[in-house]
This record gives sequence, structure tokens and C-alpha cells, in this order.
Amino acid sequence: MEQIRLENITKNFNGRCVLNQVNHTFLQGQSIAFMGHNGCGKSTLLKIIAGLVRPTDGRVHYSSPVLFHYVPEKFMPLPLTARSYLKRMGELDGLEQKAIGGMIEVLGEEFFLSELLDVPMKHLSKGTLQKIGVIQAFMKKPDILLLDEPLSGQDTASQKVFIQKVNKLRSEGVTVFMACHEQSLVDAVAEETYTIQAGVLTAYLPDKEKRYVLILENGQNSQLWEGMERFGTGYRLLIGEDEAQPAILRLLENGWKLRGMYDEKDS
Ligand SMILES: Nc1ncnc2c1ncn2[C@@H]1O[C@H](COP(=O)(O)OP(=O)(O)OP(=O)(O)O)[C@@H](O)[C@H]1O
Repeated sequence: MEQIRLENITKNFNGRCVLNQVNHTFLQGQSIAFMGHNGCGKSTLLKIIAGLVRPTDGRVHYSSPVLFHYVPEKFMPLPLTARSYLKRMGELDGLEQKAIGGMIEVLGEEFFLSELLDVPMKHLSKGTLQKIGVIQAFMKKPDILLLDEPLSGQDTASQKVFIQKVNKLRSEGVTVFMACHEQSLVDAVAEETYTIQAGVLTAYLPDKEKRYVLILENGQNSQLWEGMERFGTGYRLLIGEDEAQPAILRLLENGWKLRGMYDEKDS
């Protein structure tokens, strides 16, 4: 079912065109990643979809009223503690006091933040603030989740929790948009990837020849896969780009930890 239609979306900043007459329809339940070089317009497009930035020209059509959750790339270092911030946000979302307290505890623990929940946010690192933004987005199920560089460059344990939670929302019909540079995150949560080049949104087609090296650690005595080679204390697996997404999901489900991923050509 059609959920969002971009009609001739153009965005100029100081006379410079960042998005140039973008037309596209997104369906409910899709999970989309925007990739592309720094400054190509990924965050701008996310904000336009969320209605946070007005396009210079064109319109965004929504098929029905929708609840958005938007996780920004940079989070404000407020003087509030993470706990009181999340509590207030939960209240604004109409959640019950008791449920909010429980969710903060559980999500804080899952994202390894329990000890930092009572520290003023202005003293927290950029990565920790990002996690608080992500926790906020998981407190109430939205119709559309927009994630700007979520947990990029963070530890694999937190990324694994994040991937599981996003995929759970996807299975419940939530539409997901994500701007991301990290291929492993994109492969784990997005079914369609687009790049923005010179203001134009283009479907990203996997290169059949391209292969990735996955560096894996055996977390739970999981069964070895064909082709896995010993690599330091873990294993190394070479995999085609088009197979990477389902393979990573299966590996994570089977207790493997993804320690790294890079283009075979860079090895
Ligand atoms: N409020 C603004 N005023 C002026 N220029 C802006 C503004 N917001 C974004 N830009 C410019 O628009 C371009 C696209 O920015 P955007 O943040 O969308 O890129 P991005 O693809 O998300 O980049 P990154 O990967 O570095 O996060 C950049 O050149 C940026 O400097």
C-alpha cells in the first residue's frame, strides 16, 4: 500500500541544489536505506520525508496521518539526565508512567547504558547520546521510523540489539528509512538501498562481482559455515554482495558476532 509519495522534491541551500526534482513512491512496511557521500543530501531527504524541513519546491504526500519517530544524527546535550529526558518523552507519547519506567530500565540495560541513565546528558559522549535517541524511538511503536546514521561506528553488541529491534518493528509493518554509511548495518536492516548523486535518487544495484570479507567471532559455539577460515581468534568468510544481507542475518541469529566487514578489494 502506498504510504509516501515524493512529488518533484527540490531543495536548494543558498542557491545550491541538493535535491533535484525527486519523484518516488514508498510503500508501507518497506525498509529503505539512503547511502552516498558526505553532504549528498541523505539527512535532508529524511527530514523532508518527516516534515521537519520544507522543500524549496515539490510536495510530500502521505496516504494517511502517520506517527513518525525521527532519530537525529546528532543529539542535543541537554542538562537533563537521560532518565528524566526519556520519561518526559514517554509521557508526551501518551505512555503510562509505570510502563515508561520499566522500558527505560530494560532498554537502558539492553544498550549497556544502565550506569549512565542518571548522568546529565550534557556530560555524555556523542555515541551515548545517539543511543538515547535510539531508545526514545523504540519506546512507542511508530508508523514510520527515520534513522539518521543510527549507531554508526558503535560496538557490535549495541548494533546487534539495534538490528533485532528494527527488524522486529519491520515485521510489525513499520516503515523504516535510514541514512547510513555502514554497509553491514544497511545489509542487516534494509531491503532497498538508494544513493543520492547530484540531487538525483537512484536505486543502488548490487555489483554481482563484488565480494565482502566478514570477520566473525563464534559467540555460542555456533556451527561453522562452509568456506569459513580461521582468522586470528575468530573466522573469516568471503561472501557475494547480493548474498550478504540474508547471510549476516542468519549468522547473527545463529549466535555469530560480526566483528568487521570490508570490501574484498581493500584486503
Ligand atoms: N540548514 C542548512 N543550511 C545550509 N546548508 C545546508 C543546511 N542543511 C544541509 N545543508 C547542506 O546541504 C548538503 C546536504 O546535507 P545533508 O546533511 O543532507 O547531507 P548528508 O548526505 O546527510 O551528509 P553526511 O553523510 O555527511 O551526514 C550539504 O552540503 C550541507 O552542507
